[in-house]
Amino acid sequence: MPPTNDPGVNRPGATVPDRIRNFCIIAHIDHGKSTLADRMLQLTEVVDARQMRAQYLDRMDIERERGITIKSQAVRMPWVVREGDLTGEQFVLNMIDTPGHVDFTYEVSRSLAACEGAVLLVDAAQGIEAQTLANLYLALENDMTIIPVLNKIDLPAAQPEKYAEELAHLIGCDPDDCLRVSGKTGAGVSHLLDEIVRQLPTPQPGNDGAARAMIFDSVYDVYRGVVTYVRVVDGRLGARDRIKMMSTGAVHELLEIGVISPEPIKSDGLGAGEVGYLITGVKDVRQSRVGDTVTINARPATEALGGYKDPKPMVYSGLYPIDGSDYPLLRDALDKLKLNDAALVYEPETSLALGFGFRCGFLGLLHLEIIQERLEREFNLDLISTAPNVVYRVITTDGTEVAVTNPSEFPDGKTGEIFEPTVRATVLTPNDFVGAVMELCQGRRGVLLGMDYLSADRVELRYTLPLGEIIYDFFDQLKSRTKGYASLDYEPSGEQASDLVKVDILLHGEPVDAFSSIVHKDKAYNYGVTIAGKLQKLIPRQQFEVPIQAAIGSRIIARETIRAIRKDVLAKCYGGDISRKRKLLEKQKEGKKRMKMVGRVEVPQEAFIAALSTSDAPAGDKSKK
Ligand SMILES: Nc1nc2c(ncn2[C@@H]2O[C@H](COP(=O)(O)OP(=O)(O)OP(=O)(O)O)[C@@H](O)[C@H]2O)c(=O)[nH]1
Repeated sequence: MPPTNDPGVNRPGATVPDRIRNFCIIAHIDHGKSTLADRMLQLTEVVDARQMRAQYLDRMDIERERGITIKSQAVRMPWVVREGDLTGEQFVLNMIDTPGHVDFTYEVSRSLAACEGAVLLVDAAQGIEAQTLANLYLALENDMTIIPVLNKIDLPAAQPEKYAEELAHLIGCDPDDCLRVSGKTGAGVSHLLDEIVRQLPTPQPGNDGAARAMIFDSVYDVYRGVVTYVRVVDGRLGARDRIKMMSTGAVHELLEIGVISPEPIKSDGLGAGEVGYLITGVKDVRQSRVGDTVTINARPATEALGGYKDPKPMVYSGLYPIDGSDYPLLRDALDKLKLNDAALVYEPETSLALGFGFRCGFLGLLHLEIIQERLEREFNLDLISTAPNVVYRVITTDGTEVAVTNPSEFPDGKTGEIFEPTVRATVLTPNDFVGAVMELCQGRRGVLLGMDYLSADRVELRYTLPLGEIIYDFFDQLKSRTKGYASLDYEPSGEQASDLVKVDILLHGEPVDAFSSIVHKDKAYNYGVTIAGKLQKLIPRQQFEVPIQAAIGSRIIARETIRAIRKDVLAKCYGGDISRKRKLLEKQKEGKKRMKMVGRVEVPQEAFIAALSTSDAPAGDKSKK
């Protein structure tokens, strides 16, 4: 134990709990969390100006390129209070950066469980948005102390007074209690750090001293194996302890323990209230499960920590290697990604059209795109993903119950009742677009639950919607109909019985299981016509004529035809420049690599997702959501 007059602020593992403040920053997407986190790293001198780069904590390339935070990160920052009664006192601030996109709410919920308080960040030029509310509710459910903060006050369009009123009204505080900062210029950030020390409760370890730490993140590192991020709640984990995972009872040797500041710093342990990492040499990703409780084998705690919400996949899609021999590589890659991602689930499946692959469960479409991109980029795999779908519960005519995660498993002709998952969606929109939003939601079989004015020009609409209706392009449609002003958040809200049918797509007379889709009966005809039309544009001409048909059971509901002839890429290339011709031919060859033979027909990768998104925009649109 450290001496009581030494708070151990500079000695990770020996810091007394009342010198520790654990917080996270929660906000709507783009309201500036990562930028604010950067300023905090600089002000606390954890990163010096020379090393500083934008969005320091977003380590993955894909995060930087898309400008979004996918994984939470925890950083330890020493802070000496600059103003007020505690001036000159030293503290340790553990900051956990959280992602903001709807798909990643589970990451937020995990991070929250590791903190006592949250900085609720609101863009002073935008005001409260749907995820501001969703995150706030999550934080309140966790009994966290909230510090309301308006960000981007440097912007000419900022209206801090107006939005302070809104924010104060929402959380029931005084508008003057809302702090004002600019993550960009750094204005107000030092005051915010002081207020974090002042307002947030200190960690409260239990009395009996048995060690308990919650795993809130787990990453696979090629060189070090599994790196597990924990928040120690009670007791202490020592560097020489053997630790035990409470859910499985598995015991591991600790190879290393320490804190991140912002690079890993080894320590001789982690005390109550501290946040840090463990390395155990575990290679199997499933042995270090997020949400699990770590204790010491020699003196184990009797009860695991609760309060963790297991992420549940909402959207399923098949992933297939374009080259069938890559199948084992794909399996290994999924095993590795699974460690980073408690929400990713997968099981092997076979498709007549695509061969061996995996049916994977994701939190949402962005999550799917990110996993697919990581598989391709980090593991060098060429993949085809089938159209995403939700899970249906089907009661067949003989009374058995089937969970359909793949439309091709839909028990055609034997269905009794069919249930589809629904969500409770909250849309925040300026007054002018209420009509457009309602039209969109009704078109997607939405049922209006209620409508409230948050202020004179901002409306909150609450709908129950079938999840299957919003997974493709709902968000894009919402944005385009409201000029980008509306925001959306949703949470699962059970299921409903619906009149659903399976629409099959036949290429050259053969059904392509990867294109099958389950849709509402009233929409089946339109759906069939649209898909057939889209595939006709997406699939290049072949050496022979290819009919595309949409069918419900044996009934054909739509037909298009792709005329024969190879596309002549040289048609427009007059004259004799051979190098240009070669380039064009090579480009065509390149394109062919991304094709999949389906029966006798070559189908490009894009067709598998793009055809099934109901908008005209490609579903693989990589734009930020
Ligand atoms: N003018 C101004 N711009 C800011 C400020 N803070 C952030 N921005 C800009 O706002 C945009 C979003 O900032 P981020 O820090 O990436 O937002 P985020 O909330 O972390 O976004 P996600 O990680 O995707 O959830 C970036 O273009 C920033 O440059 C600020 O205080 N003033």
